[in-house]
Amino acid sequence: MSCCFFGARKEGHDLVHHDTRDTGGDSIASTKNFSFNELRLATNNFHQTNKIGRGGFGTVYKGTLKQGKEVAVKTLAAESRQGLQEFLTEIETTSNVKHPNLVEIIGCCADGNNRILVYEYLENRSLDQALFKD
Ligand SMILES: Nc1ncnc2c1ncn2[C@@H]1O[C@H](COP(=O)(O)OP(=O)(O)OP(=O)(O)O)[C@@H](O)[C@H]1O
Repeated sequence: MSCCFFGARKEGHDLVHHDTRDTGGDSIASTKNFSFNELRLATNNFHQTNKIGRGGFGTVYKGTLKQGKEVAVKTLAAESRQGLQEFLTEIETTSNVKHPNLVEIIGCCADGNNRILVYEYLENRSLDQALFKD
C-alpha cells in the first residue's frame, strides 16, 4: 500500500494531504503521490547512469516520467537518520514555498519502506544563468 496517510485522487495520482493530526492542523500541502513502480520506471530501475548526486537525504536520480517530464528523484537512504517525520516536514516546507529561484517539489512516494521525493529537474547551469534566465 502506498501513502497510507494521504488521500483523494486526481488525474491518476493521489493528492497528498498531510494528516492534520501530524501537522497540528495549521496547513495542508498538496503534491502528487507516485507509486514506487512509476519512479522505478522513470529512473530505469534507479540505474547508476541516472545517478546525479547524493545529499543528506540520500541518492538523487534523474528520471523521466511517462509524460516525458524530467524530474529529480531523491531516495531516502536506508541508513539516513531522516525518518518519516523529516520526510513529511520536507514535503510540508517545500510544497508550501513557491519562488522562481527555488526548485519545486512535484510529489512523493511512501510505498512500503520506500521514502522518495520528486522534484522538478534542474539542468546544471551556472548560478547567474539560473538567477537571471529571464
Ligand atoms: N532538482 C534537482 N535537479 C537536478 N539535480 C539535483 C536536484 N536536486 C538535487 N540534485 C543533485 O543532487 C545533489 C544532492 O542534492 P540534495 O538536495 O539531496 O542534497 P544537498 O542539497 O547537496 O545537501 P543537503 O542534503 O544537505 O540538503 C545535488 O548536489 C545536485 O547535484
